[in-house]
Amino acid sequence: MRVVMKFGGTSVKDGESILHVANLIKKFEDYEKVVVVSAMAGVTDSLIEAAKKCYKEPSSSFIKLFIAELTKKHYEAISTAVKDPQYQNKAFEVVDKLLDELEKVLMGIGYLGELTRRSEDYIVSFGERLVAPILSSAILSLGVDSVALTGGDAGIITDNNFGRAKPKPEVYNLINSRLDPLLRIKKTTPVITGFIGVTDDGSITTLGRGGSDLTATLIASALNADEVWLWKEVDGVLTTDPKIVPEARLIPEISYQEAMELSHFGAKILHPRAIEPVMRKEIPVRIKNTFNPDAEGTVIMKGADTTKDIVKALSLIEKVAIVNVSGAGFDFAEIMSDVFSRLAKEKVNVIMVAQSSSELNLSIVVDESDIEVAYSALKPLENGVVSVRKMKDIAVVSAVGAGMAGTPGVAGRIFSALGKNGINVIMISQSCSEYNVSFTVSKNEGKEAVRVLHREFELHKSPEEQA
Ligand SMILES: Nc1ncnc2c1ncn2[C@@H]1O[C@H](COP(=O)(O)OP(=O)(O)O)[C@@H](O)[C@H]1O
Ligand SMILES: N[C@@H](CC(=O)OP(=O)(O)O)C(=O)O
Repeated sequence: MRVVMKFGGTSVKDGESILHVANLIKKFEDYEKVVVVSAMAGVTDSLIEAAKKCYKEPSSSFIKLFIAELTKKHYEAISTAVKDPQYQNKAFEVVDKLLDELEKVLMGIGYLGELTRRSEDYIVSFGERLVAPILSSAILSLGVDSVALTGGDAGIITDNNFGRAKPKPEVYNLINSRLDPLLRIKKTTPVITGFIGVTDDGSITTLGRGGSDLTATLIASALNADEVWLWKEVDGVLTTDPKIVPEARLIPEISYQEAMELSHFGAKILHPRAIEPVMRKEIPVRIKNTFNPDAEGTVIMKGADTTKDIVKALSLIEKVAIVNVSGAGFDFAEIMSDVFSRLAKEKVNVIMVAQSSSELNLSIVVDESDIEVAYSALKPLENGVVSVRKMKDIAVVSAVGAGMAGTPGVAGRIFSALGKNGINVIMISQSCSEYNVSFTVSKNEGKEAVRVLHREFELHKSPEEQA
C-alpha cells in the first residue's frame, strides 16, 4: 500500500502533537509512505505579519524578538518530539541555520524598504521549512528511516505567480523520478514541506493559503498512490464548519465534484485545487482526525454522490467583495470578454459570477484582497453608458449536493427560509450542473444564513431521517 499523508498546522501545533504524529506514522510500518507537513499553527500568519511590519515600520528590536519567539517555539517542539540526542542536536542546528537566514531576510526588507510578492513567499516558506526537519527527526528517533525535503526538492516546479503559484505540467514526471526511488529502493519516509514550490530559476513560491493539501494530492497522483490521507483537527468533512454549527454531522462519503464545489466556496477543510490531481486517477482522499485516528473519517471518491440527501453541505466565505459592471446598448459578448480578460491579466481570483442580459448587469465576486485591483482593471470601461461599482463586506454562502439536480424546489426552499428569517440576499448563482446554489449576503449575516439553512434542511439528521 502506497499512501501520501498530510498533516496540517493544527496537527503539528506543538512538540506533543508532533510526537503524536510521529508515532501515528510509525504505526503504518508496512506501507510506503510520503509525509507532507504544514507550518505549526499560527506561524504562517505570523510570518506574513512580520514581513509587512518590517516593510512598513522597520525595527531591529522587533525582528530580534520575533526570531527569539520562533526559536523558542521550535526548540520546545524539538525537545519534546525528538527523543534521540543525536537527531535532536541535528534538528537544533537546522532550525538555528534557518532562523539566522530568516533574520537576515527580514532585516533586508527593512533596509531596502521593499516587499515584493516574491520576497513574501520566501519569508512565508520558513514556516514549513522549519517543521519538516523536526518531524523527520522525530520519526528517525522512533527508528523509522526518514529524510526531510522541500517542495522544490520533491519536484514541485511552479510558474512565478508568487502567492498563488500553479504547478507546471511536468511536475508529475519530476516528482515521480525524485520520490519513487526513495520509496522503492531506499525504503525511506520522505517528509516534505507542504504549500511551497520553486520556479525554474530557483525562487521559492507558495501555492496559496491552505496549499499543503495540493502538495499532497500532486505527489499522490505523481506516485500513483493508493490513497491520500489528509489529517486534520476534525473527524472529516462535516455538513458545515462546526465552528459555525456545533451540531454539524460527519459526511462519510462525498464525491470529487461535491468536494471541489465545497472547497471552492470556502469550506476550509480542503484546498480548492487539491482534488483535480487525484480525480483524474481516481485516487481516494480520506479526511481523518489526527487526534481521533480510529474514527472512520470521510472518503472523497468517484461516485459517492448517489446518497439520498438533497443538500449535502453548506459553506461560507466571509472575506469577499463584489464588482458590478452595468449599462445598456452594447455588444454583450464583447464586453464580457473584455471584462474577463482584464481580470485574468491582473490574476484576479473570480469566485462567482451572476448576470442579467436584458441590459448588462454583471456582478463578479472576488477575494476581498483582490477588490482594488479588480476595480482598477474594470474602471476604464466606464464611458457614460457603462458604470463600474464595488461593494465590500460581502459573504458567499453555498449549498452543495449532487441530489439537488432533479429535486424540484430546492432553490425556492433556500430563499424562502432566508426570507422568513429576515436575511437579505444580494446576488444568486446556480450552475447548470446543479451541484450547488450560491448566493451573497452582507458579511454580518453570513453565519446566520448558514445556521438557518442547516436547520431548514435538517442537516444534523442522517439523510434517511431528513424531511
Ligand atoms: N464542512 C466542513 N467540515 C469540516 N471542517 C470544516 C468544514 N468547513 C470548515 N471547516 C474547518 O476546517 C478546519 C480543517 O481542519 P484543520 O485541522 O484546521 O485543517 P488544516 O490544518 O489541514 O488546514 C476545521 O478547523 C474546521 O473548523
Ligand atoms: N501553512 C500554510 C499552508 C497550509 O496548507 O496550512 P494548513 O495545512 O495548516 O492549512 C497556510 O497556513 O496556509
